[in-house]
Amino acid sequence: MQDTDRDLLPEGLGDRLPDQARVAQHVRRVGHDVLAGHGYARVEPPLLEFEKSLASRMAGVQMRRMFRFVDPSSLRLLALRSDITAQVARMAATSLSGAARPLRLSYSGPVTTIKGDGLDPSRERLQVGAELIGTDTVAAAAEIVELAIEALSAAGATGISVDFTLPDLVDTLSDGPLPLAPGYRIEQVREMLDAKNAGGLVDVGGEGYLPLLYAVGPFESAIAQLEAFAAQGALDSRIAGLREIAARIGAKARITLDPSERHGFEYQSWFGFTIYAEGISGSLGRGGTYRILGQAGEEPEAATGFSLYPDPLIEALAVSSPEPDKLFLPLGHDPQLAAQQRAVGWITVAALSENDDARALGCSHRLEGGEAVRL
Ligand SMILES: N[C@@H](Cc1c[nH]c[nH+]1)C(=O)O
Repeated sequence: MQDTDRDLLPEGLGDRLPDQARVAQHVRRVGHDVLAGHGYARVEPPLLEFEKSLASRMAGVQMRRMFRFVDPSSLRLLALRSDITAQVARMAATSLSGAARPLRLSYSGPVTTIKGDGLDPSRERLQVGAELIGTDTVAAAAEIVELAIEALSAAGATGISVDFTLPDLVDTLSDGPLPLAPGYRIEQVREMLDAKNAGGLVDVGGEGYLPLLYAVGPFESAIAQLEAFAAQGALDSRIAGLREIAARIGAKARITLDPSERHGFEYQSWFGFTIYAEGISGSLGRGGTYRILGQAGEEPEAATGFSLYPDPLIEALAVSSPEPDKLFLPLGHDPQLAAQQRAVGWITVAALSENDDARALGCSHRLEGGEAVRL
């Protein structure tokens, strides 16, 4: 019987071929250059760790999205990381608990989930991000949003837009000025807000929340709507915070507001954002403020951060960016001359036999008498 499955990859997993791998490496490198330039020190957590440590640092992390299995060696449950932020939080709370705050850390690497997200079937994605630990102020949030924009534009994204949200908005309102009548559940109100279902919202007792459905769209008009709705003051500091962050971003990105958007915000607190670029369908990243839980009895630590998921950008750039020039080194070339060419930036491809064809091997130039001559 023929084994037709032998070389298939599981659904949602794929190879990066040379063009994609080259662009992915570039995106990762320029991303890290930007983050390092702003004082974010790179850390490299492992691909997998004990399930418990990935799940226990932030309220809301969903274990059921992660690949999990028993470690044959410790017989304990391990999980493949689905979000490096949780690992950075663990480091901040343990090995780096004594480091000065605010602590600026950056990271990148693959993350996996059992199921793709919405329309995107991928189960492995590159994550590149930064966490600012010890603070979740407006100043911290503004630094993080600006950094996400800068890293993404350095990577080659254009026409960047940022959608702000207030992840804990419904909790704040239901605990304060907009309590639900007995018999109604806040979870249902959230679901109707997610579905942007006005009729449903009224049916589940969330009539008071209706204005949130309309405080959506370009930042200035949407925030004015939110302001009008929140006249009783419960949202004053949040609204002022959003305005300040928007002012810091200025013309660097188009800003929109969707105050009750929750998709993908598992653990973010008062502030969240999603980032997009022109010509790329779906979002390229997300971030916001959150709390890192410590040992029992310890106060949680405030933090702010972002994660980019640049795969769709990598795909687009791989199609449009030309291969770099390459210098063919014919048989019998002087290795010293070749080394000099590499030292000034050339990529060289050395012939191994008379049959090697410079053009077919993607070379643009050929080394002749110490000179790079265009083919
Ligand atoms: N890790 C989060 C984004 C984030 C980073 N820091 C805070 N929030 C995500 O991927 O959705």
